[in-house]
Amino acid sequence: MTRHASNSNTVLKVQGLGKEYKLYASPRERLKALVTGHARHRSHWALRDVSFELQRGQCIGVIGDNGAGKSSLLKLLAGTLQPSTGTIERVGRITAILELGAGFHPDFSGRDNLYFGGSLIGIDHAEMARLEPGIIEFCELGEALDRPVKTYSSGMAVRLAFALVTAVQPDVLIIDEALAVGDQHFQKKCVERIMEFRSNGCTILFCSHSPYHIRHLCDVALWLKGGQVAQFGATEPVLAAYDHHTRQRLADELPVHEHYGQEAPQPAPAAEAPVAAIDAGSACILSVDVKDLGEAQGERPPVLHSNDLVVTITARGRGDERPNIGFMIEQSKGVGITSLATHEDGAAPVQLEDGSWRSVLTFPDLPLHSGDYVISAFLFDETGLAVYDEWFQFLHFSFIFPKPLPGLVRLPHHWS
Ligand SMILES: Nc1ncnc2c1ncn2[C@@H]1O[C@H](COP(=O)(O)OP(=O)(O)OP(=O)(O)O)[C@@H](O)[C@H]1O
Repeated sequence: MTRHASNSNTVLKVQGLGKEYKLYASPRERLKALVTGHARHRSHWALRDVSFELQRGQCIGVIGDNGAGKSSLLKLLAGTLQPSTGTIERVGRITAILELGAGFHPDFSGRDNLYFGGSLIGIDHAEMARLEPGIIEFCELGEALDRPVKTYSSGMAVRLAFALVTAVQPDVLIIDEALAVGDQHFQKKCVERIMEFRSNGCTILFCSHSPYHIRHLCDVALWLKGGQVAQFGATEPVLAAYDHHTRQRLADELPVHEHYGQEAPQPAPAAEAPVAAIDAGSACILSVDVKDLGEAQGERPPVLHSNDLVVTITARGRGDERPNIGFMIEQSKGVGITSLATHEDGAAPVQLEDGSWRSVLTFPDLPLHSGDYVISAFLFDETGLAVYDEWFQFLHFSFIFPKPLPGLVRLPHHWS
């Protein structure tokens, strides 16, 4: 049931929302149920008793494990699914960026699809004629706009869809993982448009597997667990609780000896060539050098011959923009130790004479115990919201601490 929210500042009020999916043993069973009216199904509640309220201008991040009910919630709020129980009260225009491009007609041209798709989201012919130049400029499809959409790559369809659904600023914008689509140039444009809506007071609901994006975009977060609200409130405490839950779940999946950094000796993985998801000519990581690694002696994995870990990361940026650089270190088997980024630390890469960017990250007196470690490097845009490039787990190394003690790190401490 959909009503209009009463309080002038409340744009969305969800009460006791539930969604039941009926699961049939076969399509035949489903048909039989439709014809005979007998409920021959198993019932699966994807959401149960979900309640929360959003104020104008708030940005909410929805997090949760796979299958927790995030997409179902977003579809209910967007009105593309009907609730089984509960109410949704909303104010003004709601735009949803879900399954981008799914609603296009494959035989129509991109331009015709703007009018066709626009009519589905409440933009009439006259308004679309006014909006068309802006949409065309944003999606940068050029002549392809007059070709049938079935000839488009998925990236092109996504560009058209995003440009269309965000052509008019809504009161509430619902986004399902949309920041993960498209090439880096377009990703950046999407982030900028979303941020612009946000600063104009648009309420944003944003579903993501990335706590990173949620932390940077959202004032409040909703953690869904098994279809129910596990926590709702200020972003940081909710993310912290979710992080704790995720770590516990991962720890439960790992054999006991790995909890303590004492894994059995493994054949050392060779340092892999970086896999960079980038377009030629665009921003990318150029090199990552670790000082005093014993690669020359043929050690596998190379051993760090220093008490300090000093990493130099060099990257190519985009245009005049000052990018940000990130770094992560984990135990070889993927137990995270720390992750950092220049923008998180109020630092910035330095520009070199040839226009590239460089950061040198130093961990003095590396406080780790002996073990095998793996590092990753990241390149972000100026805001830290778009990821331009990543060299994920690309370099393994061993570190030998002279005093063999159990545990993972040496924490700063004192005795009294
Ligand atoms: N059309 C459907 N019919 C039956 N069950 C469904 C349907 N859509 C989703 N489900 C089930 O409902 C639960 C919630 O699914 P949903 O897609 O909302 O979760 P999610 O949190 O978005 O997951 P993910 O992060 O993997 O996308 C899951 O158990 C899923 O299998």
